[in-house]
Amino acid sequence: MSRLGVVLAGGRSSRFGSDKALARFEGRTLLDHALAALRPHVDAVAVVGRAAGDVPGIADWPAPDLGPLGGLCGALRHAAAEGHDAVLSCSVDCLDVPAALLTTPPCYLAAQPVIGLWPVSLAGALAAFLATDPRRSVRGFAASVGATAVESDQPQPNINTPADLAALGAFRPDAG
Ligand SMILES: Nc1nc2c(ncn2[C@@H]2O[C@H](COP(=O)(O)OP(=O)(O)OP(=O)(O)O)[C@@H](O)[C@H]2O)c(=O)[nH]1
Repeated sequence: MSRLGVVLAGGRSSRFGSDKALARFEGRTLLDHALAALRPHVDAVAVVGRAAGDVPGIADWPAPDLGPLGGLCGALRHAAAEGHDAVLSCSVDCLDVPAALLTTPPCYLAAQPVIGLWPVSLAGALAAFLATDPRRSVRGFAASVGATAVESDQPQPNINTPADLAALGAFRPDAG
């Protein structure tokens, strides 16, 4: 199965107060950490919702600022056009993709549903969901397509504020 790995990297970072994707941790940006987390599991990587240097950028669809699902919809359409079978998505605050997620799509991490594995065939269903569900909830979409919620022992960071970033070291696997 050919997978495109995408970092969903749009949004407003309003709680963080500055561009969260470019915040630094252990000497590199969160966006770079997220790309590194995806690479072992995918055939190619891209960033959705912004340009990102050497890494291909994908536009949200059908419009920007619809939240993570607008990014995922753009990614699914792009991945289908490029001949991939599935999209492995993550947020900018992802340091690692648990192996438990790499099963049969569609599935997502129960604790962090933007981290998920989605067949490209869901692009149409997601576009329809975006057109009809005003909340544009990732969990709501996942439930609507019968996606499996995957549990993982590995804690996932959820960085919304600078204080969350300051606590990020605790999520390193070798952290005491
Ligand atoms: N492509 C894309 N990604 C998004 C969009 N909104 C949020 N994201 C990404 O989805 C993930 C989760 O986003 P949140 O932290 O909930 O939202 P946010 O807009 O970044 O932050 P807040 O303004 O504080 O809610 C992050 O990786 C964001 O970069 C969007 O409209 N398009």
